[in-house]
Amino acid sequence: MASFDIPTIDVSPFFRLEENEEVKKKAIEQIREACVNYGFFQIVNHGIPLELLSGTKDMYKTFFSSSDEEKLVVPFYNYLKSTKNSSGTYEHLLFRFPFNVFPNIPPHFLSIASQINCFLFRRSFVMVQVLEAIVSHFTKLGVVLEGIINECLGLLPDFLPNYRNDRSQDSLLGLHYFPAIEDDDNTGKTAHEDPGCFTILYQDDVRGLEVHKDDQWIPIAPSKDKLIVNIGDVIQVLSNNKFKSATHRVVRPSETNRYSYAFFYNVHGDKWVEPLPQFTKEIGESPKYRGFVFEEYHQLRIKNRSHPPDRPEDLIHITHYSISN
Ligand SMILES: O=C(O)CCC(=O)C(=O)O
Ligand SMILES: [Fe+2]
Repeated sequence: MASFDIPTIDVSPFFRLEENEEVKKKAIEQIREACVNYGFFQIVNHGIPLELLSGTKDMYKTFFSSSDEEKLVVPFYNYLKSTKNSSGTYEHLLFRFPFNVFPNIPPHFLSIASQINCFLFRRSFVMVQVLEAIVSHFTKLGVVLEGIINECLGLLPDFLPNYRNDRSQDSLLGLHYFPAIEDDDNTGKTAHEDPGCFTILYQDDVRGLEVHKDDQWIPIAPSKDKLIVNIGDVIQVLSNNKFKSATHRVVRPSETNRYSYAFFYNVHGDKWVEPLPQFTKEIGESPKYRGFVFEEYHQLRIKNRSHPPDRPEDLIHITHYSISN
């Protein structure tokens, strides 16, 4: 197995107004190269307090270690969905827009809350406070990264922020992988690409995440001060394959549980996605994808999961390139 790691970039220059343009340019160049070669990079000095990152992980750990009955309390919010995947290799908790749930508590909630254990109510309250704090940090970091990726692609200033003007599809997914019982049954998340624009991921100190490159799976070493950023399918299509939406997976270690959480920067289902003229006719290249509405692509991915084609090579072809010309 390859022993090298994906590039790590210090993004602190983007948070300082007085920063030297040369330093920023160098970081932009490193990120561009990582997006072209890997579709993955790691960032340090990203501005999110490390205590909040590890505190969020601890919060998920507490939540996932509670009983199924206790977990049921949380979905009363409607915005949180907790589920186990069909093969029982992991469970997740999805936190969706609108993120500030407390001002919007459904009227029936308080009467339900008064009937249930006060501890659970308090715990849910604390959970949502942590979730709101981390989401607001991820949202701010996303704005910075959006600007960086926009510049890396050489697009007009503000193209991506304007394109991604609707943030209602963004979501935060907390994940808990159960320890693998046998080495030959250690799949955590099967190989996939993220569908949206890009994703930011925090993983704890337990290994498991791997990126596919040049026919090899590269493990991404866990690190508590780094965040992982990966490009999604929308950016791959807009850039006509200039930037890669890398295939990745999670392999479960046998000895221990694994926790991670990912913030997905998505686009609205109505959004039109097609290779931009800057990467096609303006440079004499033909588009590698036809245009599509994002929801159409989303539905196709769901269908392919339940009705996968017979040959594995077709599955890759279809999930990743079914929209191709
Ligand atoms: O848990 C991880 O490290 C990766 C999760 C992931 O790739 C996803 O949820 O899309
Ligand atoms: Fe993913």
